[in-house]
Amino acid sequence: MQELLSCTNVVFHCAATVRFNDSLRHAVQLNVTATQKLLLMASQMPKLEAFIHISTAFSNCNLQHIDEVIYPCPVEPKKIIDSMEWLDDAIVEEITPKLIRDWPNTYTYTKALGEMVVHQESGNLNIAIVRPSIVGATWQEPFPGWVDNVNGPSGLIIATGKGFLRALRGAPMAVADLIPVDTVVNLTLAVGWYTAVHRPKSTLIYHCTSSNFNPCHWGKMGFQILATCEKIPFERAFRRPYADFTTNTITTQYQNAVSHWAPAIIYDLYLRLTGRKPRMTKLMNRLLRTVSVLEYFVNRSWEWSTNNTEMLMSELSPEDQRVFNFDVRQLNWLEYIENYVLGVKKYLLKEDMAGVPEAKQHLRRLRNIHYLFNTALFLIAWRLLIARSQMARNVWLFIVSLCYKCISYFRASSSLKA
Ligand SMILES: CCCCCCCCCCCCCCCCCCCCCC(=O)SCCNC(=O)CCNC(=O)[C@H](O)C(C)(C)COP(=O)(O)OP(=O)(O)OC[C@H]1O[C@@H](n2cnc3c(N)ncnc32)[C@H](O)[C@@H]1OP(=O)(O)O
Ligand SMILES: NC(=O)C1=CN([C@@H]2O[C@H](COP(=O)(O)OP(=O)(O)OC[C@H]3O[C@@H](n4cnc5c(N)ncnc54)[C@H](OP(=O)(O)O)[C@@H]3O)[C@@H](O)[C@H]2O)C=CC1
Repeated sequence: MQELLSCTNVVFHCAATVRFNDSLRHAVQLNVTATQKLLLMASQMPKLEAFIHISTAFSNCNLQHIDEVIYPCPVEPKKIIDSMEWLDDAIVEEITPKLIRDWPNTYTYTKALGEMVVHQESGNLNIAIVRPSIVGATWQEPFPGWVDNVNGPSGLIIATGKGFLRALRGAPMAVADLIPVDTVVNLTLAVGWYTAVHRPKSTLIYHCTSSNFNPCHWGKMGFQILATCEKIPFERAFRRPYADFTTNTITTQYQNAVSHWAPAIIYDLYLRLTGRKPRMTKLMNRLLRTVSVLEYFVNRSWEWSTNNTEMLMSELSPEDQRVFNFDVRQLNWLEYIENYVLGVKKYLLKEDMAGVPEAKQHLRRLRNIHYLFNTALFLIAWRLLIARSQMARNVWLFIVSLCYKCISYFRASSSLKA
Protein backbone atom coordinates (compact mmCIF):
# COMPACT_ATOMS: atom_id res chain seq x y z
CA MET A 1 0.00 0.00 0.00
CA GLN A 2 2.82 2.41 0.91
CA GLU A 3 4.51 1.76 -2.41
CA LEU A 4 1.28 2.29 -4.34
CA LEU A 5 0.55 5.52 -2.51
CA SER A 6 4.02 6.94 -2.99
CA CYS A 7 4.78 5.83 -6.58
CA THR A 8 1.53 6.03 -8.56
CA ASN A 9 1.27 8.73 -11.25
CA VAL A 10 -1.90 7.74 -13.06
CA VAL A 11 -4.84 5.57 -11.93
CA PHE A 12 -6.96 3.79 -14.56
CA HIS A 13 -9.96 2.48 -12.65
CA CYS A 14 -11.44 -0.37 -14.75
CA ALA A 15 -12.30 -2.96 -12.10
CA ALA A 16 -16.00 -3.69 -11.94
CA THR A 17 -18.61 -6.39 -11.99
CA VAL A 18 -20.06 -6.39 -15.50
CA ARG A 19 -22.74 -9.02 -14.80
CA PHE A 20 -26.13 -7.54 -15.52
CA ASN A 21 -27.96 -9.73 -13.03
CA ASP A 22 -25.62 -9.37 -10.07
CA SER A 23 -27.30 -8.71 -6.74
CA LEU A 24 -27.60 -5.00 -5.97
CA ARG A 25 -25.49 -5.49 -2.85
CA HIS A 26 -22.56 -7.00 -4.78
CA ALA A 27 -22.86 -4.52 -7.67
CA VAL A 28 -22.87 -1.59 -5.21
CA GLN A 29 -19.86 -3.04 -3.39
CA LEU A 30 -17.82 -3.37 -6.60
CA ASN A 31 -18.99 -0.48 -8.74
CA VAL A 32 -19.76 2.17 -6.13
CA THR A 33 -18.10 1.53 -2.74
CA ALA A 34 -14.86 0.36 -4.36
CA THR A 35 -14.79 3.54 -6.48
CA GLN A 36 -15.25 5.60 -3.31
CA LYS A 37 -12.40 3.75 -1.58
CA LEU A 38 -10.11 4.12 -4.58
CA LEU A 39 -10.79 7.88 -4.70
CA LEU A 40 -9.87 8.09 -1.04
CA MET A 41 -6.68 6.20 -1.74
CA ALA A 42 -5.92 8.41 -4.74
CA SER A 43 -6.28 11.52 -2.60
CA GLN A 44 -3.29 10.23 -0.58
CA MET A 45 -1.02 9.83 -3.64
CA PRO A 46 1.33 12.82 -3.75
CA LYS A 47 2.59 12.08 -7.26
CA LEU A 48 -0.82 11.48 -8.82
CA GLU A 49 -1.28 13.34 -12.12
CA ALA A 50 -4.60 11.91 -13.28
CA PHE A 51 -7.38 9.56 -12.20
CA ILE A 52 -9.22 7.98 -15.14
CA HIS A 53 -12.49 6.27 -14.29
CA ILE A 54 -13.92 3.76 -16.78
CA SER A 55 -17.69 3.87 -16.83
CA THR A 56 -20.04 2.76 -19.62
CA ALA A 57 -21.94 4.62 -22.33
CA PHE A 58 -25.01 2.79 -20.97
CA SER A 59 -24.80 4.25 -17.47
CA ASN A 60 -27.64 6.55 -18.56
CA CYS A 61 -29.38 4.12 -20.90
CA ASN A 62 -32.69 5.22 -19.41
CA LEU A 63 -32.20 8.34 -21.57
CA GLN A 64 -32.24 8.37 -25.35
CA HIS A 65 -29.86 11.26 -25.97
CA ILE A 66 -26.81 11.28 -23.72
CA ASP A 67 -24.46 14.23 -23.34
CA GLU A 68 -20.94 14.22 -21.92
CA VAL A 69 -22.21 15.22 -18.49
CA ILE A 70 -22.94 13.42 -15.21
CA TYR A 71 -26.67 13.03 -14.70
CA PRO A 72 -27.96 13.04 -11.12
CA CYS A 73 -29.30 9.75 -9.73
CA PRO A 74 -32.74 9.64 -8.06
CA VAL A 75 -31.22 8.39 -4.78
CA GLU A 76 -27.86 9.69 -3.52
CA PRO A 77 -25.09 7.04 -3.80
CA LYS A 78 -24.13 7.63 -0.17
CA LYS A 79 -27.63 6.68 0.95
CA ILE A 80 -27.51 3.52 -1.17
CA ILE A 81 -24.08 2.57 0.24
CA ASP A 82 -25.34 3.17 3.80
CA SER A 83 -28.52 1.18 3.32
CA MET A 84 -26.54 -1.81 2.02
CA GLU A 85 -24.80 -1.93 5.42
CA TRP A 86 -27.93 -2.70 7.40
CA LEU A 87 -30.59 -4.07 5.02
CA ASP A 88 -30.69 -7.86 4.77
CA ASP A 89 -30.45 -9.70 1.44
CA ALA A 90 -34.18 -10.45 1.14
CA ILE A 91 -35.13 -6.80 1.56
CA VAL A 92 -32.41 -5.63 -0.83
CA GLU A 93 -33.76 -8.01 -3.43
CA GLU A 94 -37.30 -6.80 -2.88
CA ILE A 95 -36.48 -3.11 -3.22
CA THR A 96 -34.06 -3.52 -6.15
CA PRO A 97 -36.68 -2.93 -8.92
CA LYS A 98 -37.96 0.16 -7.07
CA LEU A 99 -34.44 1.56 -6.72
CA ILE A 100 -33.20 0.88 -10.23
CA ARG A 101 -36.44 2.24 -11.77
CA ASP A 102 -35.98 2.56 -15.54
CA TRP A 103 -32.42 1.22 -15.62
CA PRO A 104 -32.58 -2.30 -17.12
CA ASN A 105 -30.22 -3.97 -14.63
CA THR A 106 -28.09 -3.51 -11.52
CA TYR A 107 -24.93 -3.13 -13.64
CA THR A 108 -25.94 0.03 -15.54
CA TYR A 109 -27.56 1.46 -12.41
CA THR A 110 -24.48 1.03 -10.22
CA LYS A 111 -22.22 2.39 -12.97
CA ALA A 112 -24.36 5.56 -12.92
CA LEU A 113 -23.98 5.68 -9.11
CA GLY A 114 -20.22 5.18 -9.55
CA GLU A 115 -20.02 8.26 -11.80
CA MET A 116 -21.96 10.26 -9.23
CA VAL A 117 -19.48 9.19 -6.53
CA VAL A 118 -16.60 10.30 -8.77
CA HIS A 119 -18.32 13.65 -9.26
CA GLN A 120 -19.04 14.20 -5.56
CA GLU A 121 -15.84 12.88 -4.05
CA SER A 122 -13.19 13.97 -6.52
CA GLY A 123 -11.87 16.68 -4.18
CA ASN A 124 -8.74 18.19 -5.73
CA LEU A 125 -8.07 15.20 -7.92
CA ASN A 126 -7.52 15.63 -11.63
CA ILE A 127 -10.26 13.33 -12.93
CA ALA A 128 -11.76 12.20 -16.26
CA ILE A 129 -14.39 9.62 -17.10
CA VAL A 130 -14.35 7.39 -20.20
CA ARG A 131 -17.63 5.83 -21.30
CA PRO A 132 -17.14 2.99 -23.81
CA SER A 133 -20.20 1.48 -25.49
CA ILE A 134 -20.24 -2.27 -26.32
CA VAL A 135 -16.62 -3.39 -26.29
CA GLY A 136 -15.73 -5.85 -29.04
CA ALA A 137 -12.66 -7.66 -30.39
CA THR A 138 -9.59 -5.70 -31.49
CA TRP A 139 -9.64 -3.73 -34.74
CA GLN A 140 -5.87 -3.48 -35.34
CA GLU A 141 -3.68 -4.09 -32.28
CA PRO A 142 -1.96 -6.36 -31.44
CA PHE A 143 -3.71 -7.99 -34.43
CA PRO A 144 -7.29 -7.90 -35.78
CA GLY A 145 -9.97 -9.99 -34.08
CA TRP A 146 -8.35 -10.71 -30.70
CA VAL A 147 -10.90 -11.32 -27.93
CA ASP A 148 -10.66 -12.99 -24.51
CA ASN A 149 -14.14 -13.17 -22.99
CA VAL A 150 -17.77 -13.94 -23.84
CA ASN A 151 -19.12 -10.56 -22.77
CA GLY A 152 -21.25 -8.44 -25.09
CA PRO A 153 -21.79 -9.94 -28.55
CA SER A 154 -18.99 -12.56 -28.34
CA GLY A 155 -21.11 -15.18 -26.54
CA LEU A 156 -23.97 -14.73 -28.98
CA ILE A 157 -21.59 -15.02 -31.94
CA ILE A 158 -20.59 -18.44 -30.59
CA ALA A 159 -24.24 -19.40 -30.09
CA THR A 160 -25.10 -18.29 -33.65
CA GLY A 161 -22.09 -19.93 -35.29
CA LYS A 162 -22.70 -23.22 -33.47
CA GLY A 163 -26.35 -23.15 -34.63
CA PHE A 164 -27.93 -22.86 -31.15
CA LEU A 165 -29.26 -19.33 -31.55
CA ARG A 166 -31.79 -19.15 -34.39
CA ALA A 167 -33.75 -16.02 -33.49
CA LEU A 168 -33.14 -12.93 -31.45
CA ARG A 169 -35.68 -10.37 -30.43
CA GLY A 170 -34.15 -7.21 -31.84
CA ALA A 171 -34.56 -4.29 -34.21
CA PRO A 172 -32.35 -4.83 -37.29
CA MET A 173 -32.30 -1.09 -37.94
CA ALA A 174 -31.32 -0.16 -34.36
CA VAL A 175 -27.80 1.18 -34.06
CA ALA A 176 -25.23 -1.40 -32.97
CA ASP A 177 -22.78 0.76 -31.08
CA LEU A 178 -19.81 -1.56 -30.93
CA ILE A 179 -16.33 -0.25 -30.19
CA PRO A 180 -13.13 -2.27 -30.66
CA VAL A 181 -11.18 -2.83 -27.44
CA ASP A 182 -7.93 -1.40 -28.85
CA THR A 183 -9.81 1.82 -29.68
CA VAL A 184 -10.99 2.01 -26.06
CA VAL A 185 -7.43 1.48 -24.81
CA ASN A 186 -6.00 4.14 -27.16
CA LEU A 187 -8.63 6.69 -26.17
CA THR A 188 -8.14 5.93 -22.47
CA LEU A 189 -4.36 6.46 -22.74
CA ALA A 190 -4.89 9.72 -24.66
CA VAL A 191 -7.36 10.86 -21.96
CA GLY A 192 -4.71 10.05 -19.32
CA TRP A 193 -2.21 12.25 -21.14
CA TYR A 194 -4.62 15.13 -21.73
CA THR A 195 -5.92 15.11 -18.15
CA ALA A 196 -2.43 15.04 -16.66
CA VAL A 197 -0.86 17.61 -18.98
CA HIS A 198 -3.71 20.07 -19.60
CA ARG A 199 -5.44 19.74 -16.22
CA PRO A 200 -8.97 20.74 -17.34
CA LYS A 201 -10.86 22.82 -14.75
CA SER A 202 -13.78 20.40 -14.55
CA THR A 203 -14.16 16.62 -14.85
CA LEU A 204 -14.37 15.83 -18.57
CA ILE A 205 -16.39 12.89 -19.82
CA TYR A 206 -15.44 11.15 -23.07
CA HIS A 207 -17.87 8.99 -25.01
CA CYS A 208 -15.97 6.14 -26.60
CA THR A 209 -18.69 5.21 -29.07
CA SER A 210 -18.90 4.55 -32.81
CA SER A 211 -22.40 5.56 -33.95
CA ASN A 212 -21.70 9.27 -34.19
CA PHE A 213 -18.71 8.70 -36.46
CA ASN A 214 -19.47 5.50 -38.34
CA PRO A 215 -22.87 3.94 -37.56
CA CYS A 216 -23.61 0.25 -38.03
CA HIS A 217 -26.91 -1.58 -37.51
CA TRP A 218 -27.66 -4.91 -35.86
CA GLY A 219 -29.12 -6.19 -39.17
CA LYS A 220 -25.86 -5.57 -41.04
CA MET A 221 -23.85 -7.04 -38.18
CA GLY A 222 -26.03 -10.18 -37.93
CA PHE A 223 -25.85 -10.67 -41.70
CA GLN A 224 -22.05 -10.49 -41.72
CA ILE A 225 -21.77 -12.83 -38.71
CA LEU A 226 -23.84 -15.43 -40.58
CA ALA A 227 -21.93 -14.90 -43.83
CA THR A 228 -18.60 -15.47 -42.05
CA CYS A 229 -19.89 -18.53 -40.19
CA GLU A 230 -21.00 -19.95 -43.55
CA LYS A 231 -17.61 -19.25 -45.16
CA ILE A 232 -15.43 -20.40 -42.26
CA PRO A 233 -17.69 -22.51 -40.01
CA PHE A 234 -17.17 -23.36 -36.36
CA GLU A 235 -16.47 -27.02 -35.61
CA ARG A 236 -19.09 -29.56 -34.50
CA ALA A 237 -22.07 -27.20 -34.95
CA PHE A 238 -25.38 -28.33 -33.47
CA ARG A 239 -27.30 -26.99 -36.49
CA ARG A 240 -26.44 -24.97 -39.59
CA PRO A 241 -25.89 -21.33 -38.62
CA TYR A 242 -29.03 -19.46 -39.45
CA ALA A 243 -30.66 -16.72 -37.39
CA ASP A 244 -33.06 -13.87 -37.79
CA PHE A 245 -34.39 -10.98 -35.76
CA THR A 246 -37.93 -11.23 -34.41
CA THR A 247 -39.86 -8.10 -33.65
CA ASN A 248 -42.79 -9.10 -31.44
CA THR A 249 -43.64 -11.39 -28.55
CA ILE A 250 -45.68 -13.85 -30.60
CA THR A 251 -43.01 -14.52 -33.25
CA THR A 252 -40.36 -14.68 -30.52
CA GLN A 253 -42.36 -17.27 -28.59
CA TYR A 254 -43.03 -19.23 -31.77
CA GLN A 255 -39.33 -19.20 -32.70
CA ASN A 256 -38.36 -20.18 -29.16
CA ALA A 257 -40.72 -23.16 -29.26
CA VAL A 258 -39.94 -24.35 -32.80
CA SER A 259 -36.33 -23.32 -33.37
CA HIS A 260 -34.88 -23.49 -29.85
CA TRP A 261 -36.82 -25.83 -27.58
CA ALA A 262 -38.04 -28.47 -30.06
CA PRO A 263 -34.57 -29.34 -31.48
CA ALA A 264 -33.09 -29.31 -27.96
CA ILE A 265 -35.77 -31.70 -26.65
CA ILE A 266 -35.44 -34.01 -29.67
CA TYR A 267 -31.65 -34.08 -29.31
CA ASP A 268 -31.89 -34.85 -25.59
CA LEU A 269 -34.33 -37.65 -26.39
CA TYR A 270 -31.77 -39.03 -28.84
CA LEU A 271 -29.04 -38.78 -26.16
CA ARG A 272 -31.23 -40.62 -23.65
CA LEU A 273 -32.10 -43.35 -26.18
CA THR A 274 -28.40 -43.88 -26.89
CA GLY A 275 -27.62 -44.13 -23.16
CA ARG A 276 -26.01 -40.70 -22.79
CA LYS A 277 -26.69 -37.82 -20.45
CA PRO A 278 -29.07 -35.19 -21.85
CA ARG A 279 -27.61 -31.65 -21.87
CA MET A 280 -29.15 -29.63 -24.67
CA THR A 281 -32.28 -28.36 -22.86
CA LYS A 282 -30.11 -27.15 -19.97
CA LEU A 283 -27.81 -25.35 -22.37
CA MET A 284 -30.78 -23.85 -24.25
CA ASN A 285 -32.25 -22.65 -20.97
CA ARG A 286 -29.00 -20.83 -20.17
CA LEU A 287 -28.73 -19.36 -23.65
CA LEU A 288 -32.27 -18.00 -23.63
CA ARG A 289 -31.69 -16.51 -20.18
CA THR A 290 -28.58 -14.75 -21.48
CA VAL A 291 -30.46 -13.55 -24.56
CA SER A 292 -33.25 -12.17 -22.38
CA VAL A 293 -30.80 -9.95 -20.44
CA LEU A 294 -28.95 -8.76 -23.57
CA GLU A 295 -31.93 -8.07 -25.85
CA TYR A 296 -32.72 -4.74 -24.19
CA PHE A 297 -29.61 -3.38 -25.97
CA VAL A 298 -30.56 -4.76 -29.39
CA ASN A 299 -33.99 -3.17 -29.42
CA ARG A 300 -33.14 0.48 -28.89
CA SER A 301 -30.92 3.17 -30.37
CA TRP A 302 -29.11 5.84 -28.40
CA GLU A 303 -27.37 9.04 -29.40
CA TRP A 304 -24.17 10.00 -27.63
CA SER A 305 -22.62 13.41 -28.11
CA THR A 306 -18.86 13.23 -28.70
CA ASN A 307 -17.58 16.83 -28.42
CA ASN A 308 -14.87 16.03 -25.87
CA THR A 309 -13.69 12.99 -27.82
CA GLU A 310 -13.45 15.08 -30.99
CA MET A 311 -11.64 17.83 -29.09
CA LEU A 312 -9.14 15.25 -27.80
CA MET A 313 -8.57 13.94 -31.32
CA SER A 314 -7.72 17.44 -32.52
CA GLU A 315 -5.34 17.99 -29.58
CA LEU A 316 -3.13 15.02 -30.50
CA SER A 317 -0.13 15.48 -32.78
CA PRO A 318 -0.37 13.66 -36.16
CA GLU A 319 2.09 11.05 -34.86
CA ASP A 320 0.04 10.46 -31.68
CA GLN A 321 -3.15 10.31 -33.75
CA ARG A 322 -1.54 7.42 -35.61
CA VAL A 323 -0.11 5.63 -32.55
CA PHE A 324 -3.17 6.15 -30.31
CA ASN A 325 -5.71 5.87 -33.10
CA PHE A 326 -9.33 6.08 -31.90
CA ASP A 327 -10.84 7.52 -35.06
CA VAL A 328 -13.41 4.86 -35.97
CA ARG A 329 -14.40 6.71 -39.15
CA GLN A 330 -11.73 4.59 -40.87
CA LEU A 331 -13.21 1.32 -39.59
CA ASN A 332 -14.67 -1.02 -42.23
CA TRP A 333 -17.47 -2.82 -40.37
CA LEU A 334 -17.74 -5.84 -42.67
CA GLU A 335 -14.03 -6.50 -42.44
CA TYR A 336 -14.07 -5.89 -38.67
CA ILE A 337 -16.96 -8.29 -38.04
CA GLU A 338 -15.37 -11.00 -40.18
CA ASN A 339 -12.14 -10.67 -38.15
CA TYR A 340 -14.21 -10.66 -34.93
CA VAL A 341 -15.91 -13.97 -35.84
CA LEU A 342 -12.54 -15.50 -36.79
CA GLY A 343 -11.10 -14.21 -33.49
CA VAL A 344 -13.95 -15.86 -31.58
CA LYS A 345 -13.20 -19.12 -33.40
CA LYS A 346 -9.48 -18.91 -32.74
CA TYR A 347 -9.12 -17.34 -29.27
CA LEU A 348 -12.35 -18.33 -27.49
CA LEU A 349 -13.20 -21.67 -29.10
CA LYS A 350 -9.51 -22.54 -29.64
CA GLU A 351 -10.32 -23.95 -33.08
CA ASP A 352 -7.66 -24.34 -35.74
CA MET A 353 -8.13 -23.26 -39.37
CA ALA A 354 -6.97 -26.75 -40.39
CA GLY A 355 -10.34 -28.06 -39.15
CA VAL A 356 -12.37 -25.92 -41.60
CA PRO A 357 -12.82 -28.60 -44.36
CA GLU A 358 -14.13 -31.07 -41.75
CA ALA A 359 -16.43 -28.35 -40.31
CA LYS A 360 -17.81 -27.68 -43.81
CA GLN A 361 -18.36 -31.40 -44.34
CA HIS A 362 -20.23 -31.50 -41.00
CA LEU A 363 -22.47 -28.61 -42.14
CA ARG A 364 -23.29 -30.52 -45.36
CA ARG A 365 -24.27 -33.55 -43.26
CA LEU A 366 -26.45 -31.31 -41.09
CA ARG A 367 -28.14 -29.91 -44.20
CA ASN A 368 -28.95 -33.43 -45.42
CA ILE A 369 -30.31 -34.41 -42.00
CA HIS A 370 -32.41 -31.23 -42.06
CA TYR A 371 -33.91 -32.07 -45.49
CA LEU A 372 -34.50 -35.67 -44.50
CA PHE A 373 -36.16 -34.68 -41.23
CA ASN A 374 -38.41 -32.11 -42.93
CA THR A 375 -39.46 -34.57 -45.65
CA ALA A 376 -40.26 -37.23 -43.05
CA LEU A 377 -42.23 -34.71 -41.02
CA PHE A 378 -44.17 -33.60 -44.07
CA LEU A 379 -45.00 -37.18 -45.08
CA ILE A 380 -46.19 -38.08 -41.57
CA ALA A 381 -48.35 -34.94 -41.37
CA TRP A 382 -49.76 -35.61 -44.82
CA ARG A 383 -50.47 -39.26 -44.02
CA LEU A 384 -52.36 -38.21 -40.90
CA LEU A 385 -54.29 -35.60 -42.85
CA ILE A 386 -55.28 -38.09 -45.58
CA ALA A 387 -56.55 -40.49 -42.97
CA ARG A 388 -58.85 -37.82 -41.53
CA SER A 389 -60.00 -35.60 -44.40
CA GLN A 390 -61.85 -36.47 -47.61
CA MET A 391 -60.67 -33.21 -49.19
CA ALA A 392 -57.01 -34.05 -48.48
CA ARG A 393 -57.59 -37.48 -50.08
CA ASN A 394 -59.06 -35.82 -53.20
CA VAL A 395 -56.12 -33.41 -53.44
CA TRP A 396 -53.70 -36.32 -53.04
CA LEU A 397 -55.46 -38.38 -55.79
CA PHE A 398 -55.43 -35.32 -58.06
CA ILE A 399 -51.65 -34.78 -57.54
CA VAL A 400 -50.89 -38.48 -58.08
CA SER A 401 -52.99 -38.65 -61.30
CA LEU A 402 -51.37 -35.40 -62.55
CA CYS A 403 -47.90 -36.86 -61.95
CA TYR A 404 -48.92 -40.08 -63.70
CA LYS A 405 -50.25 -38.13 -66.73
CA CYS A 406 -47.07 -36.07 -66.97
CA ILE A 407 -44.87 -39.15 -66.86
CA SER A 408 -47.02 -40.89 -69.53
CA TYR A 409 -46.88 -37.77 -71.70
CA PHE A 410 -43.09 -37.52 -71.53
CA ARG A 411 -42.70 -41.25 -72.19
CA ALA A 412 -44.99 -41.03 -75.23
CA SER A 413 -43.26 -37.95 -76.64
CA SER A 414 -39.78 -39.45 -76.19
CA SER A 415 -40.80 -42.73 -77.93
CA LEU A 416 -42.32 -40.67 -80.83
CA LYS A 417 -39.00 -38.79 -81.23
CA ALA A 418 -37.09 -42.09 -81.24
C1 LIG B 1 -29.43 -11.77 -39.83
C2 LIG B 1 -29.78 -11.97 -38.34
C3 LIG B 1 -28.85 -12.55 -37.42
C4 LIG B 1 -29.15 -12.50 -36.03
C5 LIG B 1 -28.31 -13.04 -34.99
C6 LIG B 1 -26.96 -12.69 -34.92
C7 LIG B 1 -26.49 -12.51 -33.55
C8 LIG B 1 -25.77 -11.30 -33.42
C9 LIG B 1 -25.20 -10.87 -32.21
C10 LIG B 1 -25.94 -9.77 -31.57
C11 LIG B 1 -25.35 -9.54 -30.29
C12 LIG B 1 -26.06 -8.63 -29.44
C13 LIG B 1 -25.41 -8.50 -28.11
C14 LIG B 1 -25.74 -7.30 -27.41
C15 LIG B 1 -24.89 -7.08 -26.23
C16 LIG B 1 -25.19 -5.85 -25.54
C17 LIG B 1 -24.33 -5.64 -24.41
C18 LIG B 1 -24.51 -4.28 -23.83
C19 LIG B 1 -23.38 -4.01 -23.02
C20 LIG B 1 -23.35 -2.82 -22.23
C21 LIG B 1 -21.93 -2.54 -22.16
C22 LIG B 1 -21.30 -2.70 -20.86
O1 LIG B 1 -21.09 -1.72 -20.29
S1 LIG B 1 -20.81 -4.14 -19.96
C23 LIG B 1 -20.24 -5.44 -20.34
C24 LIG B 1 -21.16 -6.38 -20.86
N1 LIG B 1 -21.45 -7.35 -19.88
C25 LIG B 1 -21.82 -8.51 -20.27
O2 LIG B 1 -21.86 -8.81 -21.45
C26 LIG B 1 -22.14 -9.49 -19.19
C27 LIG B 1 -23.24 -10.38 -19.63
N2 LIG B 1 -23.37 -11.50 -18.75
C28 LIG B 1 -24.18 -11.53 -17.67
O3 LIG B 1 -24.77 -10.55 -17.29
C29 LIG B 1 -24.33 -12.85 -16.95
O4 LIG B 1 -23.22 -13.63 -17.13
C30 LIG B 1 -25.61 -13.60 -17.45
C31 LIG B 1 -25.63 -13.78 -18.97
C32 LIG B 1 -26.85 -12.82 -17.00
C33 LIG B 1 -25.66 -15.02 -16.84
O5 LIG B 1 -25.45 -14.93 -15.49
P1 LIG B 1 -25.56 -16.21 -14.49
O6 LIG B 1 -25.52 -15.67 -13.12
O7 LIG B 1 -26.72 -17.02 -14.89
O8 LIG B 1 -24.28 -17.06 -14.77
P2 LIG B 1 -22.79 -16.72 -15.17
O9 LIG B 1 -22.50 -15.26 -15.15
O10 LIG B 1 -21.89 -17.60 -14.38
O11 LIG B 1 -22.76 -17.18 -16.69
C34 LIG B 1 -23.36 -18.39 -17.09
C35 LIG B 1 -22.78 -18.79 -18.42
O12 LIG B 1 -23.12 -17.80 -19.38
C36 LIG B 1 -22.00 -17.41 -20.09
N3 LIG B 1 -22.15 -16.03 -20.55
C37 LIG B 1 -21.91 -14.93 -19.86
N4 LIG B 1 -22.09 -13.83 -20.62
C38 LIG B 1 -22.47 -14.29 -21.82
C39 LIG B 1 -22.79 -13.66 -23.06
N5 LIG B 1 -22.73 -12.34 -23.21
N6 LIG B 1 -23.15 -14.44 -24.09
C40 LIG B 1 -23.18 -15.78 -23.98
N7 LIG B 1 -22.86 -16.43 -22.85
C41 LIG B 1 -22.51 -15.69 -21.80
C42 LIG B 1 -20.86 -17.58 -19.08
O13 LIG B 1 -19.62 -17.71 -19.72
C43 LIG B 1 -21.26 -18.84 -18.36
O14 LIG B 1 -20.88 -19.97 -19.10
P3 LIG B 1 -20.20 -21.24 -18.37
O15 LIG B 1 -21.13 -21.67 -17.31
O16 LIG B 1 -20.04 -22.23 -19.48
O17 LIG B 1 -18.90 -20.75 -17.85
N1 LIG C 1 -17.14 -5.15 -21.83
C1 LIG C 1 -17.85 -4.13 -22.22
O1 LIG C 1 -18.60 -4.21 -23.20
C2 LIG C 1 -17.78 -2.84 -21.48
C3 LIG C 1 -17.04 -2.69 -20.31
N2 LIG C 1 -17.01 -1.47 -19.71
C4 LIG C 1 -16.26 -1.25 -18.48
O2 LIG C 1 -14.92 -1.64 -18.70
C5 LIG C 1 -14.36 -2.13 -17.48
C6 LIG C 1 -13.72 -3.47 -17.73
O3 LIG C 1 -14.75 -4.37 -18.14
P1 LIG C 1 -14.44 -5.77 -18.86
O4 LIG C 1 -13.00 -5.85 -19.19
O5 LIG C 1 -15.43 -5.93 -19.91
O6 LIG C 1 -14.83 -6.75 -17.70
P2 LIG C 1 -14.02 -7.91 -16.99
O7 LIG C 1 -14.97 -8.62 -16.11
O8 LIG C 1 -13.27 -8.68 -18.02
O9 LIG C 1 -12.97 -7.09 -16.13
C7 LIG C 1 -13.27 -6.57 -14.90
C8 LIG C 1 -12.01 -6.40 -14.13
O10 LIG C 1 -12.34 -6.03 -12.80
C9 LIG C 1 -11.57 -6.78 -11.90
N3 LIG C 1 -12.28 -7.00 -10.65
C10 LIG C 1 -13.52 -7.49 -10.49
N4 LIG C 1 -13.82 -7.56 -9.18
C11 LIG C 1 -12.75 -7.10 -8.50
C12 LIG C 1 -12.45 -6.92 -7.13
N5 LIG C 1 -13.33 -7.22 -6.19
N6 LIG C 1 -11.24 -6.42 -6.80
C13 LIG C 1 -10.33 -6.12 -7.76
N7 LIG C 1 -10.56 -6.27 -9.05
C14 LIG C 1 -11.76 -6.76 -9.45
C15 LIG C 1 -11.34 -8.09 -12.60
O11 LIG C 1 -10.18 -8.68 -12.08
P3 LIG C 1 -9.84 -10.24 -12.30
O12 LIG C 1 -9.45 -10.36 -13.73
O13 LIG C 1 -8.74 -10.48 -11.35
O14 LIG C 1 -11.11 -10.96 -11.98
C16 LIG C 1 -11.18 -7.67 -14.05
O15 LIG C 1 -9.85 -7.37 -14.32
C17 LIG C 1 -15.49 -2.14 -16.47
O16 LIG C 1 -15.39 -1.01 -15.68
C18 LIG C 1 -16.74 -2.08 -17.33
O17 LIG C 1 -17.79 -1.47 -16.64
C19 LIG C 1 -17.66 -0.40 -20.22
C20 LIG C 1 -18.38 -0.51 -21.35
C21 LIG C 1 -18.50 -1.74 -22.06
